[in-house]
Amino acid sequence: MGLYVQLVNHGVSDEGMRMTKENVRGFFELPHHEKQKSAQRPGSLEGYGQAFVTYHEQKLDWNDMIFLKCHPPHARNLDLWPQNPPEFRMALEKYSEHMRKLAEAVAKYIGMALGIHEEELDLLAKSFGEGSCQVRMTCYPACPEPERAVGMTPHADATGITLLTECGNVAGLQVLRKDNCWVTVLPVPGTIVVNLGQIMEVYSNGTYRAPDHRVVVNKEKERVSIATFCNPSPSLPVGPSPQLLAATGLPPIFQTLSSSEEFMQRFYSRKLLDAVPFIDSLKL
Ligand SMILES: O=C(O)CCC(=O)C(=O)O
Ligand SMILES: [Fe+2]
Repeated sequence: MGLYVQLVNHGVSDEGMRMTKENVRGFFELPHHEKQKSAQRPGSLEGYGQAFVTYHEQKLDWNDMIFLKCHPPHARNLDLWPQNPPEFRMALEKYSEHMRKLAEAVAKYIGMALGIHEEELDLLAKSFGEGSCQVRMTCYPACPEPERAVGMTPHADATGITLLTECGNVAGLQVLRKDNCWVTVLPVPGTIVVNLGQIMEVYSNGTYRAPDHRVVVNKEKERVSIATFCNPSPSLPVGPSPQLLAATGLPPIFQTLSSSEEFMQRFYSRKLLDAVPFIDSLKL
């Protein structure tokens, strides 16, 4: 199974968490025409709308979502940031700033677990501190026929590290185990789920897998989640760690791309319905 962890003592205050969750929920409770003010513009995934729509007849996921770039500040498209609820913007700005710092710390611990040290470890952590952060907030309404719908289609995140907050105590996230069974990640109040992304899978030369995950829906309760996608700075090449390769004597199993920007460009320019999972296209 890929790497996911439920994190306690993550440094976000209870009050900060409460504010963020309240405002995100508040946004989804607004009437449709109000949410539409943040609607995705044609050709862009940013804003209020749908994720992962790649072809015309695709079945849509059972969710309502808004996706916003938060860091660096000049990447923000504030015209898509909701002005309602009135404290939404402030809450998201603070929350995403916390997540960026948390990603820096988590990257460092993952590096240490891989045996990376000194300059390379500092570079890895620093590059997450300087990298980009995007937040996807998703509301999965209760579904009258849950067995016929999917909340979010199975995927692995094409990110460095994803940090996920669940806004209530409603299960829905599932991770694919090695034996091909889906296991539910039971929500633990106050924790943040760390989902490893494919950039870190490449960096770890396959030691850690970016887990395939999906979201299932249920009849009774709606579920709201906040996923923060954290990426290293574009100046960091994306490839297996040089120190790790030297220490293990293993050959690299992935190619090295010049930057996380190139990684993203390749990810988004895949052909529709590519048969080969994206990460496999980077294998040597
Ligand atoms: O809602 C969740 O728990 C997961 C969301 C997710 O996987 C994503 O946004 O990439
Ligand atoms: Fe995901």
